[in-house]
Amino acid sequence: MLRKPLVGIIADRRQLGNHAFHCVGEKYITAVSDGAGAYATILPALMDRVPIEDTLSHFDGLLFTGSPSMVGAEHYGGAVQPEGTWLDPYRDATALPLIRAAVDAGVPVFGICRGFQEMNVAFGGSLLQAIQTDPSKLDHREDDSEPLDVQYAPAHEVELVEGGLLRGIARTKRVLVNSLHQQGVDRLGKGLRVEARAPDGLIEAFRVADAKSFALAVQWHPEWRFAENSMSAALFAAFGDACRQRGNAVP
Ligand SMILES: N[C@@H](CCC(=O)NCCCC(=O)O)C(=O)O
Repeated sequence: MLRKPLVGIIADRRQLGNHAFHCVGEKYITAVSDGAGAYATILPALMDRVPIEDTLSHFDGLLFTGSPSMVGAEHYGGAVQPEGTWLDPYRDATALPLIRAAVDAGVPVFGICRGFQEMNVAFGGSLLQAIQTDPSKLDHREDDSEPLDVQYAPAHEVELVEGGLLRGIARTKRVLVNSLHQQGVDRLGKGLRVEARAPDGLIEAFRVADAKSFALAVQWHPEWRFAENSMSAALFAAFGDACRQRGNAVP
């Protein structure tokens, strides 16, 4: 009987009233639990208060989620971010070193939206900070005055790269994806391979070329109602299989 894998989902650190909380969106938890068939746990953004080796020894996979906060520009040599930008230095300080160490150790890593951006930065890449200001690009943001069903509805196609992991999963050249972000990949990190691009050329997915296990990131949100989308369901199933394999590996 295979042991159910344990997956850590990176938390945001948020000040709610007088206290700080470490938060994960429920849609990520259910996608890991039901889509990947894993035990979903919150991985608090405790920075180096928890040695990375401890985290890697306890978890069979790691999910780096979306978040309304921006990756701090100091991590990729970006321009100073405008006053009032929603930042989360605790998450940055936890996620960025952990992503690289996890991939190097062969722990499955799945990045979504902010997690995709973190993964790019962790591998030495950089970010566009406000895609909507580039006239050559689509506006990739959601309209947060709309109901969630509209915000997370398909927004544009992505072209899946021939021979890539996603192309193999989707078995088609293009898929429709949702889009809820203003930041994106500018310079792709070292050792990353493009898996998908938006019609405006923006990189929308990549994998780590020489990863020992699952190491994939997407700019869109496959966790949203994943069971209603064959590509999303396949992504979480593949992530879960990789985590199960790690969790049941014979030492
Ligand atoms: N803040 C970054 C990343 C955007 C992002 O992750 N949005 C989703 C937030 C809510 C959710 O978890 O679904 C950017 O704006 O590019």
